[in-house]
Amino acid sequence: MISCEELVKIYKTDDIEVVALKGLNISVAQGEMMAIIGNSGSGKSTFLNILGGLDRPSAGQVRVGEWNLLKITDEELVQYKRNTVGFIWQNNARNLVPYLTALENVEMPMMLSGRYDRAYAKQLLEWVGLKERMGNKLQQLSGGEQQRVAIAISLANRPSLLLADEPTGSVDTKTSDMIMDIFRKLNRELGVTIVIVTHDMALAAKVDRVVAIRDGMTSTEFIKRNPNLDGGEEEAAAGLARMSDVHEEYVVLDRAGRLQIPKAYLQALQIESKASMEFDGEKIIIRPPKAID
Ligand SMILES: Nc1ncnc2c1ncn2[C@@H]1O[C@H](COP(=O)(O)OP(=O)(O)OP(=O)(O)O)[C@@H](O)[C@H]1O
Repeated sequence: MISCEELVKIYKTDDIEVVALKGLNISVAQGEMMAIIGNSGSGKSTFLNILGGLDRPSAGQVRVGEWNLLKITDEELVQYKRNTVGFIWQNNARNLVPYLTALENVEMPMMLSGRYDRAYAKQLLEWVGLKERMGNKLQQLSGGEQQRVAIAISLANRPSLLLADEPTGSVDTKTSDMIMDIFRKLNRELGVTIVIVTHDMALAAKVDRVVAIRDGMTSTEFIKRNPNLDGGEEEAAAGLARMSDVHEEYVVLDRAGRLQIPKAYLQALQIESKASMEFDGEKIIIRPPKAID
């Protein structure tokens, strides 16, 4: 579904350039539900905004389904945003209208794209657990309920890819669990591919695959050891609370065979600009360079 190779994004302002993505490699399979984690400023939102068609990539390759986002025209981008992707933000105020009802909010994007379907709008609100509240104005709903309306809106045009940037960032744990359950249901039953950007490790532990971005590059990947344990509840019952309990960690190699060594390891070994590397037939050993007399 998503194939991204050596993706570069440079933001240019008057006198400075920020390289937000420095050759990012990520693939996401159709129907997958995965998370992206990373420190503040590592480039997570930049990546999601490029996938959502809100920002243009500077170089590299990024494809979503049939679309090549590096070459897409402005007209095609409008179609892409309307038909292929749905977007959910932490602060959903930007795609909700407070004086309309929940149902009217979901119907609006359908009207704009000429595919009005009241029955589907109602079904979406039922899916997110708001059957009883669909006639309420947005301002009469709690923050968590509004976030669930935002999920229904993001699905109004039947996208095949759902992008969520910190979707549980401003809700309590109970609502956060409910949102994750909704995502899993949408993923299973509608086959929607879901990419979630999050700081929340507990949330990341609930998906099958987590990709960590460090300094604008893919660094580490965590794959679930037992994909049969899926909801948070089963994991909690099995005493698997942390991501390291649930996932196996892998370092990511790019096409040229480069890998990122965590800063902490380099500092511990006092490795700076070079290291010595040895292959013993089974393992690759990286050590500080031998002192030269
Ligand atoms: N519009 C912009 N103009 C200039 N620089 C930007 C712009 N958007 C992001 N950046 C810079 O790009 C880098 C990556 O930012 P990004 O928002 O993608 O990080 P992030 O990992 O999502 O961080 P956070 O978790 O804090 O949201 C940062 O150095 C940021 O300052």
